[in-house]
Amino acid sequence: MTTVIKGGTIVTADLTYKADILIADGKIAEIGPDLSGDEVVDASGAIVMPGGIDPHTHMEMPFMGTFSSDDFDSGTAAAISGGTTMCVDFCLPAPDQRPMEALQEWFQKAGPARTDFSFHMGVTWWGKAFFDEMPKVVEAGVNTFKHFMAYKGALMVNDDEMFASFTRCAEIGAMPLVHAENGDVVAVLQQKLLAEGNNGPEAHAYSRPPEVEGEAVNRAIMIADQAGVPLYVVHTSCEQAHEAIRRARQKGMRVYGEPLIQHLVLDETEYAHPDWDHAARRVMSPPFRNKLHQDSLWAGLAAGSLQVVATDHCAFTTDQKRMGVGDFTKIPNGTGGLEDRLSVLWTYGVKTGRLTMNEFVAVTSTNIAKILNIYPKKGAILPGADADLIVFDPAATKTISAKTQKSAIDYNVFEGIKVTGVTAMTFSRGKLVYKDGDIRAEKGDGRFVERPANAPVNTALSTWKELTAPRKVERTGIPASGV
Ligand SMILES: NC(=O)NCCC(=O)O
Ligand SMILES: [Zn+2]
Ligand SMILES: [Zn+2]
Repeated sequence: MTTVIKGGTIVTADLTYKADILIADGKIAEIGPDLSGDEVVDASGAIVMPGGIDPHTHMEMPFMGTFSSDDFDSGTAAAISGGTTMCVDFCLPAPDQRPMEALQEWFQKAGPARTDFSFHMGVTWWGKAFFDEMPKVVEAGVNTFKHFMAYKGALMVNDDEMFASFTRCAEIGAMPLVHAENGDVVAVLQQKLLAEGNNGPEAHAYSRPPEVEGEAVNRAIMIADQAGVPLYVVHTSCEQAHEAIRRARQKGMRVYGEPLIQHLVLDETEYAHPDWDHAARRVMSPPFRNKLHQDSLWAGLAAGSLQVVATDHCAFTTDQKRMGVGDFTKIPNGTGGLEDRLSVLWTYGVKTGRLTMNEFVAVTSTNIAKILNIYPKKGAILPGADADLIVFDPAATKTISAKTQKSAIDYNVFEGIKVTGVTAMTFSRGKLVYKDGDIRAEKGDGRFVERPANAPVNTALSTWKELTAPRKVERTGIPASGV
């Protein structure tokens, strides 16, 4: 059976044009005028774009004494209703657990996924066994390794471990990711704030100032450069971090930055809210920043010094957040956003002129697919690509509300925001999985997407590093030792 999406305006990362799209066997078969198929989908007046890819989600994440409340069922239902057709989640081995064993666990968790999915492997501990298994992880289709420079005493890794792991990534053609905050300084600031009686959710933000993030990004960039490997900085939230990435890129270093939709739109005043629950629901790391930092992130997306907009979707209920009443360090860190990323970015980005439509597609899909080495299977409207497509109504409006969301939690950090630009239909590998509020994907429809190692950027960087590596100067007539 074939499907044709007719009459829409196709928007990709580099082109805007009117054409029909013929889908056969889950892939784009043809793009052109006046195509016909067994089934016809009317997209007139709408925009047809590549489905969103969220490179940063945490479904059912074991964290801070609990688990994030969206699992792969509710989380991916939220994703497709907002036009996201692929989620990249984090496999997090328990202390001393073999990465391959953890990967099997995460495959089990992802069983009910309704979108395609992939994993980053968390380097949650370090040792020979981890080092030895990294090539197996890559063979299994996972080409990225995440390092937490924060969460001291839990997920945090130290510089020597990071350098060893980054060097291993370079050898096996993988890419390290970093959560960049100076975990040692955060831990001390937390204790100082608590000792001074500062125990509310606002103290979470005081304990993680932008300087703490900027320092860690600079450090990670230096370590990646010495290891000769590209680097991806997750949830880049402030000018200090962006500045480090921008500077590195201008020096030719292969560094990518990922702002979150939450940081682009919500600011630090949320933590001053008189309602404890309101503030605690917005506790995440790094915390929301001020307007100047937001301007920096938007500018980075327009300038190309930041490449990706993600969500870090890690949803905790109000009850879970209340684990931190009286001690902000116990509030589970994380916010939702998966369902709303595209509409909120369209509203605050495209509608305001901060982003073109093509830049919107680049930062929500195409750039991500390229960086993660799955382009043009994903992130493209090209013959042969997976038919992961959205029919997006740029004129439709919606007021975001927890009452109508698919996510399992009881609130939404974007509550009450009126968005313009709404996903009307979502196709996953050619199947209509969402239409006008209705989820049509079955549990388990999602497939694992293998991401091969040795992306072009890895190859280019290792070639350059080899060419410019220190070399012994061969000399004749070396004088005798002076001793
Ligand atoms: N970001 C956050 O606060 N929670 C999710 C885990 C992480 O990415 O650090
Ligand atoms: Zn993080
Ligand atoms: Zn995260």
